[in-house]
This record gives sequence, C-alpha cells and structure tokens, in this order.
Amino acid sequence: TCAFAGQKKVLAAYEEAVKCGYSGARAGRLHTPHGVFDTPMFMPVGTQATVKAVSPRELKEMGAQIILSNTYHLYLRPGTELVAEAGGLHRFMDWDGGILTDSGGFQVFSLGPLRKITEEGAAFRSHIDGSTQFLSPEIAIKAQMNLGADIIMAFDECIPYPAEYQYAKLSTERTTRWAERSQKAHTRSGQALFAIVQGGMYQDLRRVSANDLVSLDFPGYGIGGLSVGEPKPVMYEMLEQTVPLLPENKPRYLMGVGTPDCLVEAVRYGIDMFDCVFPTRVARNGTAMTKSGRLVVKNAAYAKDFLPIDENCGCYACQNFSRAYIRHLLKADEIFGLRLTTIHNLYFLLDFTKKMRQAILEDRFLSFREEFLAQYCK
Ligand SMILES: CNc1nc2cc3nc[nH]c(=O)c3cc2[nH]1
Ligand SMILES: [Zn+2]
Repeated sequence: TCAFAGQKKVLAAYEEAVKCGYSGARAGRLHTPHGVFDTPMFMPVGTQATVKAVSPRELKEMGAQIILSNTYHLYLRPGTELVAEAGGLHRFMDWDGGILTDSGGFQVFSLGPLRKITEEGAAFRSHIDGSTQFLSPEIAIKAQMNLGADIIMAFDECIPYPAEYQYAKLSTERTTRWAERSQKAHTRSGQALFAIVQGGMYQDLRRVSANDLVSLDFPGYGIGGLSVGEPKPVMYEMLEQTVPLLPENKPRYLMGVGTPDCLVEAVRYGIDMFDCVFPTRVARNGTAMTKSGRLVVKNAAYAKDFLPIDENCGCYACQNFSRAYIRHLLKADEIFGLRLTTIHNLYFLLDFTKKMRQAILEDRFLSFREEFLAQYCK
C-alpha cells in the first residue's frame, strides 16, 4: 500500500519559520507498488493516458516519478473496462512509474455541461458526444480500480469559486459522505485511496472537512477546491488552516497547482505532491518557464537568438537547440517545436521540486524560497 515514510522536518528553519508564519516544509519518500518516490514532487498531467507531446521514455529521462491521468476522460473514451482488458493503465500507456488518477468530480463540473448533483452522484452530458452520463462514488472507484493506478482519489465535488457559505457547507458534508462510500467501494489491495479535503474558502469548513476525513483514516489526503480562480493569498490561508490538521506521516497533495511561486509557498505549508496542466498547456502556445518568469520563445525578439531557452537547464531542448530554432518550428507549426517547449517546461518543474527537496534536506529551504521568489516574477 502507499506508505509515507522517512520524512525529515526542517527543524532549525522550522522554529525560525514558525515566528514568521507556519512552515512545515518536509522531504519525504512515497512508497507505492511501482516504486518509492521522492517528495516534494510534481506530477506531469497525462489526461487521456498520454502526457501530451512527450513519450514515456522522455518522461523517465527527465525524472518524472508519478504521472496523473483523468478517470472522467478515460471513462468516456475508450472506457475503463477496455483499459482493464488491455492490462491496466501502466501496460496500456507503457509507463512503469507511478500513476495517480483523479476521480472525475472536478472534470464533471469543469467540462461536461452539468445536469444535476444529488446525494447519489452527478448527472452530466458527455463533452464528447453529448450523451447522458452519471458518476457516483461507487462508479468512480470501480472505474479507477479498472484503470489500476497506484493512487486513486475519492469522488468529491470541487466547490465552485465563489460559493455561498451554506452551499459550501452542504457540499462539503456530502463530499465527506461520498468519501466514506468511496472507501467502502474500494476493494483493490495495494492501491491507495486518498480523500479530498473541501470546505470552499471558509476556514471553519476547511477544518471540519479535514478533521472528518482524518477520522476516516485514509493513507493520504488531497486538498481540493483550490486553484479555482481564488486570489493566491486566499489559497495560502486555506492551506494554513488545513495542512496542520492532516497527519504528518501521510502525504498531502495540492490538486491542480501550479506555478513555481505557488509550489514553493505550498511546500512551506507542508504540501508534498502537485499536479498542473500549466507547464504542458503553455508550452503548446510557445511559452517556456524559467526561474525569472515566462519566456515567450515565439516572440520576434528571439528570431536571431542562438542561445538555448535557459543555458543552465539540463533538458534535451536546452542542451541541443536554440531559441531561434524553436521559434522557427513554432511559427512553422512544426510538432517538434511544441515537443521541445513541453520537454523544457516539464523538466523545469521536475528539477524545481528536486531543488526544493535538496534545500529541505540541507536545512536551507527558507533561504531557497526567499532567493527564488526574489528572482521569479509572477
Ligand atoms: C487546476 N485547478 C484544480 N484542479 C483540480 C482538480 C481537483 N480534483 C478533484 N477535486 C478537486 O477539488 C480539484 C480541484 C482542482 N483545482
Ligand atoms: Zn530546458
């Protein structure tokens, strides 16, 4: 099963940081059936059983450990029974690292024209063919057992932002009941089921959600309902309310986050795992991530710039190609262009989490954070 062992708290910086706001930065090891992985970690998003534009071999080469796939998409197409018949998601997509699947709740609300949410589950229309569909905790868990990910998520409602207190309260209580139903439906040993903390942007609801889910005893906890358009300080405030209530010896996964500045802040609050489509999505419109902010390599300014995107970057794109070449490919709509920007952006984030881990282990995380934020423009 998924055990979280060997974490190391930054003791010296921890005391110092407590004076200037909560800091629970930690470096851990996440045990799964497909290996033991280092945290803090960034998980590349492979929504439809592929991380867009890159191969499993390239993902392995750049240091990806766990990748994310979406139950909502694979349930609609090609179907999770088909994936099970193919030998499960690892075999289907030839990935022997870790896989985490999101349970579909978020995608139902963000993709399909939503029909109705009841105690039973969520009725919606498929964004692919408009057919009427229905997801419940039991259906979502069965689908994830078919896919065979190492870590699966309880079926939840990601509360929209903003939301009235009363709506957030009722939805959060239902998500806790759905978490319990997810637990009862989860019968696949060796596969870890994480609950997802909700509570909207209300401190008291966040605490109730965390406490209720902790008492149901899950091997790990997602923090949901964030990165949904709220201001960053509000997200950090919700982390400050939630993370300290979660068991120290279990992984915390901040869903859908994010940019490097959000990652370094969330690690300070004690988050271990992240996923975000941002690096792969912006890569496809020619934006590269660097430690000083974004570099739109498609811009005319780089037409004759024969330097790499980042001369200190160890990725395949920066080791072999210039900004001018990548810009040319992107302007010519050459697929290899967005492959190179994607490879660079994924490498950048994977390397960034590795650097944070090293800083934590060497007890210098807070100065690492200061230096990074001073240079990175949002
Ligand atoms: C891009 N932001 C974002 N991606 C999310 C995925 C999620 N999955 C399940 N539950 C969530 O609350 C949830 C929230 C999220 N925010
Ligand atoms: Zn690079």
